[in-house]
This record gives sequence, structure tokens and C-alpha cells, in this order.
Amino acid sequence: MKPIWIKHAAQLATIAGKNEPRKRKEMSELGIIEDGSVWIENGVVAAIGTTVELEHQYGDRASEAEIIDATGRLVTPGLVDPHTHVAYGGSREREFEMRLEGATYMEIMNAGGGIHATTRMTREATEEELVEQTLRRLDSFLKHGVTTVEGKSGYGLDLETELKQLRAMKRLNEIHPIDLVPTFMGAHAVPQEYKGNEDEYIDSIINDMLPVVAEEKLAVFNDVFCEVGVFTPEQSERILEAGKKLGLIPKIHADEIESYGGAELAAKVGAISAEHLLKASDEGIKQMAEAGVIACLLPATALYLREDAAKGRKMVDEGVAVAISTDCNPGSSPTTSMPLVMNLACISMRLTPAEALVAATMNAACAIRMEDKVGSLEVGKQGDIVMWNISNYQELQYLFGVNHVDKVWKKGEQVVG
Ligand SMILES: N=CN[C@@H](CCC(=O)O)C(=O)O
Ligand SMILES: [Zn+2]
Repeated sequence: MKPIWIKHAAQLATIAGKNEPRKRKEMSELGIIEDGSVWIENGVVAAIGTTVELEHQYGDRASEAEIIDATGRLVTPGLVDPHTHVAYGGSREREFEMRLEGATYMEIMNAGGGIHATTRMTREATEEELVEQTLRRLDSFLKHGVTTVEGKSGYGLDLETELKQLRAMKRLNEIHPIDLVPTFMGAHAVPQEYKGNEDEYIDSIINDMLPVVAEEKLAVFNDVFCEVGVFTPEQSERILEAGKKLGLIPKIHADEIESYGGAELAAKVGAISAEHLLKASDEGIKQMAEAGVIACLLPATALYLREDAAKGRKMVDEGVAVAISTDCNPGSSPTTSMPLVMNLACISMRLTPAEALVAATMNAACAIRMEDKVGSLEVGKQGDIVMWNISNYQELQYLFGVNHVDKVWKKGEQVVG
């Protein structure tokens, strides 16, 4: 593979610094290099600096490299999406209409739609069909500048289909340029066949599913939908503690629809991140800051469900490391656009343009334990890079609802543009 030399970037936003969740003022530090240059070799960043600096270092090897003129362009690390349900069967556009006609998300789910509808369609799909359908969504992520994606199971709700989803993701990770980081989410809902026997389903997650998932190394994280009418905080804790014993790191869908102690539980079990948090209590936010739980906020979901967004501004100000994500799923957020999510993080949660970019790169990488490889542009990290058709990071958030991606490289290979 030829080295790539990207030169003369108007702004090269490196996000360089420690490979740790960025908090408070650190979330505004973009490590910008003007007239920036980056040399990628063997898939990783070999050097980064001003174009003048790299001319000195690499000028005599220029003829070996593919040279990209980034004059007038913003260049950033590849975006990281730390929360998706990307591997699913079917589609739910009728529910979108039903919500506009007045039905709520939970009413639809309790009537057998929502997660249950996608569970039926995912059970019906073959592994090959799941791979095929998900592949198209991953292509769309790449076109939006996203080079690393977390993906959850949770539309099987039985051993066979949960494994099918996780195996489909494993296969996709092998055949698609995107790094796909898997999460087990057998506790996404109580399947309809267990209605009234919730604890029996939880026993099956703990005794039948988690051991196989851990044994086959099919997931890094274990996620639970802790919500009124889904899993209680006590049930969620049982499931997360069982996963911890098997080496699976806890995550929690917390306080999305109602304030339910999910943020507090995330702090208690030492979750790496808590998701949604639209209704998180002030005490929960404080405990998350103290325990170092990353808030993974999903402003596109709030918008799509016509709910008020999470208190992102308050969380940053109180010392919670904030990451953002599409929540790509067929019900509450069928989008693959991280640029839109960055826009919404500013508009509906009052993050600044710089904070939104850190939330979509380094903090997102930390939320899925990928911070040593991606999330910033530094020597030794993967050559995951986006060149944008704009000249500075403020424009990225200001010119909203538009895909400004020009070119994308994954591990030093051009995959878009
Ligand atoms: N809230 C729970 N789970 C998903 C939605 C899943 C679905 O509706 O299919 C979420 O994170 O938004
Ligand atoms: Zn989710």
C-alpha cells in the first residue's frame, strides 16, 4: 500500500492528547494545526505536523506517496459511533406514522410493536440476510465520515437469534472496512413469550446466553434497557453483574423515557457508559461524574421521538465526559448521520462545536474502549481520516443537516471520495 500524504489542510483537528475521556475544558481542545499535514504508512499515522515540518521529514520520499492536496479543507479523525443497533432485520416506517398520529414509543412496544416487531423480523432473517442488510447501513456510515461503530444484539431475545446477530457483526467486522465493536444486549426487552415470567427470561440471559457469548468472545460489552416496564434497576444490576463476572463490560440504556435511577445504577456497577439519559436526575449526573461514567447522548433519538434532549451542557459543566451517537436503529433513530448528530448536540444540548467534535471522536472511542487505536490523529494510531468540504470545525456544526464529507480513509486506505 502506497503511503498517503495529506498536505496543506486549512485546519487539521488532531484531538491529540491523552487517550482518556475528555472532561470540562478538555472537551474544547482540538489540537488544531493550521496548514496541517499527515503522513500515513502501513495503515497508521507515521507523522503529523505542519506541512513545512513534514516537508523536512518526508520531502525526499514525496514521489513514493499518494499526495492529497487539502488546501481550504478541514481534516479530522474518522468519526466514532459508540451506540448503534445496526444489525437488524426489516423496517418500521409505519410506526413513524403511528407516533405522528399520537401513539407513544412505549405504547407501540407494549402492543407488540417496536423492539418486538424488529425481533420477529430479525428472527426470520438468515445470518446472510442480516449481513447483507447491515452492510448497506455500514456503507452509509462510511459516507458520513464514520469509521468505527459499536453494534448491539438485542433483536433476537433468544439464544439462537442473539448469536446470529453477533455472528453477523463478527463477519461484517471482517469483510467491511469499518471497525464494528460488538455489544450483547439480550436484555433489550422481555420477549413476548416470557410475558409474566420476566425473571425466567433473566435467568435464561444469565445462565444460557451470557456464558456462550463470553466463551465465544462475541461481545465486549453487556447492555441493558433499564426502563419502566422493561427491566427494573434491580433486574438490570443482576444482569450486568453476571456479565461482569464473565469479563463483559457494563453499559446501560438509562432514564430514557422516565427517571428510573439508571444513571445512579451506572455509577454503582461501574458502567463504562450510560446511554440516552433524557430524564437523568441531578443526583444521577453527579454520581456519574464521580464514578467516571461516560454519558453517551443520543440527540437524534430525542428529536425523532419529539422529546426534550438530555442535559448535555449541564453534564459537561459538571465534569461528565460526554460522547454522542446516532443510536442507529429501526424505531427511534433510523439514521447513520453522525454529522447530523453533532449538529443536534450543539442545537438541542448546547454543546459547542468543538465539544461536539470531541464527543464524536475521542470520547466516543473511550466509550467503546477503542481509544488506543482511534479517536484522534497521533503517531501510531490508525489512519482513519476524514477530509471535509469545508475549511474549519465551526462550519461543520454551523452548516447543519448537510453531509460535508469529501474523502475518507480507513487504516490508510481511501474508502470514500
Ligand atoms: N430504547 C431502547 N432501544 C433502542 C431502540 C430500539 C428500537 O426501537 O428498536 C434505543 O436505544 O433507542
Ligand atoms: Zn440504544
